[in-house]
Amino acid sequence: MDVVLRFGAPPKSDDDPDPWSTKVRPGTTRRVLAYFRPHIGKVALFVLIAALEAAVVIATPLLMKELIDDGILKNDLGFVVLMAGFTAGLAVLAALLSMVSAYISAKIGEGVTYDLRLQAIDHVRQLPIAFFTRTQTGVLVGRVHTELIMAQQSFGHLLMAATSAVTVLLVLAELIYLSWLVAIVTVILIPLFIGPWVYVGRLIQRRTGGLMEANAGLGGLLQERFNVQGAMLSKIFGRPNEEMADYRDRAGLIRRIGVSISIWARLGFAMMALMASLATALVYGIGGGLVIQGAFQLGTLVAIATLLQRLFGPITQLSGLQETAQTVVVSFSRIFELLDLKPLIRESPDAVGLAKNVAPDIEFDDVSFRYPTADEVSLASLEHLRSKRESGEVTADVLRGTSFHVRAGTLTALVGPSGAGKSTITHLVSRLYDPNSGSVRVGGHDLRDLTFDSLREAVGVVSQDAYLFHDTIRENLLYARPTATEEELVEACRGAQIWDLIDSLPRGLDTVTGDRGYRMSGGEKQRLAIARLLLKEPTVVVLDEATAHLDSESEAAVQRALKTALRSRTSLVIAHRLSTIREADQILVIDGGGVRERGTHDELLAKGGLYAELYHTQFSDPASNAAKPEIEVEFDEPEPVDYVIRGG
Ligand SMILES: Nc1ncnc2c1ncn2[C@@H]1O[C@H](COP(=O)(O)OP(=O)(O)OP(=O)(O)O)[C@@H](O)[C@H]1O
Repeated sequence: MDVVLRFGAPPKSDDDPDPWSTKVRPGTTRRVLAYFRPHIGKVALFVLIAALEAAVVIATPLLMKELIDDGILKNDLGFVVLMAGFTAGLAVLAALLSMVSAYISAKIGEGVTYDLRLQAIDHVRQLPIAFFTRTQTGVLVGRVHTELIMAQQSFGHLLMAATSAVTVLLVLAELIYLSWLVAIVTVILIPLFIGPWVYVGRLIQRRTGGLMEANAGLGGLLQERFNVQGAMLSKIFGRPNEEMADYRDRAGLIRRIGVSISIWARLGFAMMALMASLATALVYGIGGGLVIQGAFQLGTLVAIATLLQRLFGPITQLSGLQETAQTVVVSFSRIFELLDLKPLIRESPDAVGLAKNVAPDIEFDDVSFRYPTADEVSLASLEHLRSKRESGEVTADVLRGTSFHVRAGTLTALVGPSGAGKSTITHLVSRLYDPNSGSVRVGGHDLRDLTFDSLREAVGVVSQDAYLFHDTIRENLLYARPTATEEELVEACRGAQIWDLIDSLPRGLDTVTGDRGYRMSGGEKQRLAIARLLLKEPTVVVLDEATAHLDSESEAAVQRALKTALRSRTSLVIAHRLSTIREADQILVIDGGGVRERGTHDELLAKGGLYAELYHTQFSDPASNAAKPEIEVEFDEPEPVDYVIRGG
């Protein structure tokens, strides 16, 4: 069954690199082993317990031999009871040991997974925003979370294999002691038993890889389609029948692979059981004859038969060892691939902090910038749609030699045609990207010389489509300042002109905002984002005004909120409203990768250039910009709200 799986994308061309390739870089195994180093004490203890477990396993057949030969055959009831008691004692010991070894193996497996998981999460957090713009979220989550769970399970199997190895060695030694002839025959027959199992194991392994891929594919797609924005897009633009057919195909594939794995696994077990029964019949057939001839005693025969039964389990464990080890190494290597992705934006070792509570100036000095290419910031296997053509591509410069100065505590409005680079300029101010040449300075410091913490503290951003977590309004606000008091929260909400609305809701600040804030209107979300900004009290504000036409009340409220938010802060605003532009101390007209015009509203209008043109086409429509009378707004009966129980 050859299956080609892709993520909601058209089939890729043959020469595309296979993102699911399981090629492992040299040195990966050593790197995997390094994760065991901190747990070496537990590993040693595990091996010791494993050896004890194996010793118990082989001791029981010896006791049975004694019980039969020296007890039953010699009519010594006392000895029979003693041996039976020992056997029972060993069974209890075996159960205890297996509990202890399971505990230690889980501690090792979970410990290693814990280290790797945290390292991966911490690393991904530090990757630049460019990485996230290119990566498919579902696949990334799968990589740092789900695949690790698989690796951990394989881990458990690897450690069990250690016990199995000791058991096999001890069983073989005991077989030689009991009957070297049977031992030799067993060793010769082992490949016969194992061959089919190994073959089936490989088939299952391959199908499991396909199943992982199919599950990840469906998971990634669902994550994309079932978030609010995806669901909305597919409701408006989607083709339900075709999409359902796609889901059906994917789910059908998972079902087919699942059924196939179950059947092969069952066949494998059936074959093993059959082989074990055949081996037992063979041992009793030949051994029975030998006992009759007096070559050895009945007890020895029973011990040999029991030992053989105990050999199959560990041998099957060991037969899958290579694949299991490979699964662990491959899963780890896929995390390593992510860990090796160096963050493009890093904190300099000599970084200094920006002065606190003082509005700094902002300066762009001959800044040129292009967005990073896929090869610079991400992994093909996390994008899935990246075509070969994109490899090695160089993106065009978005900013070319851009220079401007925003004086401390003033408001600069950025205007310009769509795609001119306005948002890009704001991204550079919050250091989401570094310029390719020139420098961006805040408070006289190149951003690359500032600590992340001080920059994060200084710069507050309100984007056009404000993002809210699926949590209560309170938690969303506290994200900006976890220590804020109730009064401070209310004050920030009042400043952002959103308090009256929150106060009117039955749950007030404890109302859940809905996934990505989808229970709030655009204007309400932006005002909440402004409240968040007010709580943070940044000295620099980067704001992308909403282009969506807000109703007049919302617009007036947002406008009032902004007045509070921008007061005595250094502000860079992508302005879409005439009122903001008029209030700006300086307007920068961005076009063609740089500042085409600069000045105040009146100066630029008088100049009759691009700004005047934009003004006449975009801003001069009195219907959309004239101050509108305040109107009383009635909120609909609020939807039933979720309760979020904290501290439980
Ligand atoms: N993450 C990205 N990767 C690659 N190119 C990008 C990225 N983001 C934006 N661009 C490109 O950079 C250019 C400038 O985009 P930017 O978003 O800065 O424009 P803008 O002036 O803010 O436009 P708008 O007013 O429409 O929001 C555009 O050509 C855009 O396609």
